[in-house]
Amino acid sequence: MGAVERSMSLRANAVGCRRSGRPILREVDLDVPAGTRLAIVGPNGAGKTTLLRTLCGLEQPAEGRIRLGDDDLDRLPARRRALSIAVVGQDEHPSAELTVAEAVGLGRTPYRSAWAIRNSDDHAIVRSALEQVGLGGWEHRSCTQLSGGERHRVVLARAIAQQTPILVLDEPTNHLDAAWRLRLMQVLDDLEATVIAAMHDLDLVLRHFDSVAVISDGGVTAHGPPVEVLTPPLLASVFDVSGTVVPHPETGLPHLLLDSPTSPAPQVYATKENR
Ligand SMILES: Nc1ncnc2c1ncn2[C@@H]1O[C@H](COP(=O)(O)OP(=O)(O)OP(=O)(O)O)[C@@H](O)[C@H]1O
Repeated sequence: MGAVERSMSLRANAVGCRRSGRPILREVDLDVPAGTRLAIVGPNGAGKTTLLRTLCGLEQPAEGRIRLGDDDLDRLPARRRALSIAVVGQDEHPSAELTVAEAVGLGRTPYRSAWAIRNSDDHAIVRSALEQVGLGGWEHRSCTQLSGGERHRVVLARAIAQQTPILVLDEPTNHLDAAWRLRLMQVLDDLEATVIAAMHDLDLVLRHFDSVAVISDGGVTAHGPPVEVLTPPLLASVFDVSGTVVPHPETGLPHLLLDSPTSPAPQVYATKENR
């Protein structure tokens, strides 16, 4: 394995995930071939973030094995791990005291020796990552002067600048407007890296991911190509919505039409305990 690899496979074998000691997921098997895109979907609280954190080593698996290429994740030294996987959390913000260039430049940290300063390659990579997220020329702005969507694009640019063969993104379209949701998908389409992303927008999953893993009931309940997995019965049983996939009248590409929830929202009654 080396930093020059553009994409890398990730395999999870019988992985169990816990949060604060509590079991969340069991027997998770995933095979993400190098250079492909996997979407992790499921209702709120199903365990998508927990799974992503486990797959990138931020949480220890309770059981099972995770392999990046030919290596066991738990045996990779921290620097090799940072050269292999870039991670963007669900609500991550760049540090307020940094400029945009400094925040994105953090993605270059694993490439530097302890005392080295940033070189001209790093500057060019940071500039290019900022251009990919539409923030070209924003290098000297303070991160305090950004909107929520702009801050999110800075964090995505940091992950792009890290130039890792695997990108793990937790709800990458959060905070983005309609055009930037679509543009971000195009940016991910164009990367050679393997992409694993938790997604709530199932419509984008249909057209921009090679496969989808559905998390519910404490495990992976379906896994495969999005058009084969996101069927009306699955949408009803897992997501509690009635919906169907139709071809776009001009492009023929699949789009998801969501109609209505299949059951009313659960009522929360005031009790002595929650009043
Ligand atoms: N630090 C924690 N300690 C204990 N339990 C946690 C912790 N973080 C999350 N959980 C619980 O673990 C379960 C899975 O949470 P997780 O954040 O992985 O779900 P998710 O599928 O990403 O949800 P969402 O779509 O709402 O972001 C939930 O029941 C949640 O309440």
